[in-house]
Amino acid sequence: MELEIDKLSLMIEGKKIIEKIKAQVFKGEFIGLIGPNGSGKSTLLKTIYRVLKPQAGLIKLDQQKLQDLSFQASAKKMAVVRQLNNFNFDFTVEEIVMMGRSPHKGMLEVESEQDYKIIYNALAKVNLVDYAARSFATLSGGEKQRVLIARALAQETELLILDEPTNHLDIRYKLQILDLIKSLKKEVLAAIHDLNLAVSYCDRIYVMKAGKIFAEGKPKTIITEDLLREVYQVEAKIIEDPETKKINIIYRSQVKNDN
Ligand SMILES: Nc1ncnc2c1ncn2[C@@H]1O[C@H](COP(=O)(O)OP(=O)(O)OP(=O)(O)O)[C@@H](O)[C@H]1O
Repeated sequence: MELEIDKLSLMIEGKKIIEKIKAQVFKGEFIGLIGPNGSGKSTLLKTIYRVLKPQAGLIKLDQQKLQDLSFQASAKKMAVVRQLNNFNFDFTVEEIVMMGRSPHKGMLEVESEQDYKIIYNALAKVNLVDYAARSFATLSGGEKQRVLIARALAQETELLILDEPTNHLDIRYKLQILDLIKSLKKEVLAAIHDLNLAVSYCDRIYVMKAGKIFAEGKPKTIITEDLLREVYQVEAKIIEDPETKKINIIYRSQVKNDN
């Protein structure tokens, strides 16, 4: 699956929120979208997963224009894990994950044995099989997030669109979920706030600033002390992990502290 975004622009109430965005996800790539609060990451992702309609530009999935696909057809190609907001419906975990199967089924088609196999496989991947009968509303933020990841996996799409997929997870699950997603070898476009996680998992990164793509490239070449200063207004030192050869960002506090 390839995702291509070209000259994508969206205005809300006369304000340019994203402007002339050009980006691609090529076969097998894990792509990160980073940028400060309000830079337009979620808006770009919402436009891709069809919650918002762009005023200009194109989105293509495997050369097909997104607007020419039915919602069911595009849901077979891309699954979405959004930020957790007010998603507190009174469904069980099993029911929520089963929703991932709906693009593959007709209106009145009942769940098959195969559907159950797929959803329990997805729940196993996020360590939540024992939670299947629990009410979603009673789960912790991190557990909810893992359920929504399982739902996206159950959708069995090639492309995953993730908006802050790990922000509610503790460090063990952050690593476990990103390792899992990476191991699936699917195409991934993920907005990630934690820059150290972004540099360690992404093949390429797009940096957004004020609604535009400010920079693009491999983590090692693109994430520099100058870029962090310019885009985030923070001082940081970038070092290389001697074992993995990956870069690591050490932030410099503005406040003196001897601890
Ligand atoms: N419906 C809306 N009406 C007005 N402004 C909006 C609307 N949706 C988004 N915006 C504005 O568009 C800008 C981009 O928002 P967006 O949520 O895409 O940023 P983001 O990069 O995902 O931010 P964050 O890192 O804080 O999640 C923000 O200034 C936001 O206030």
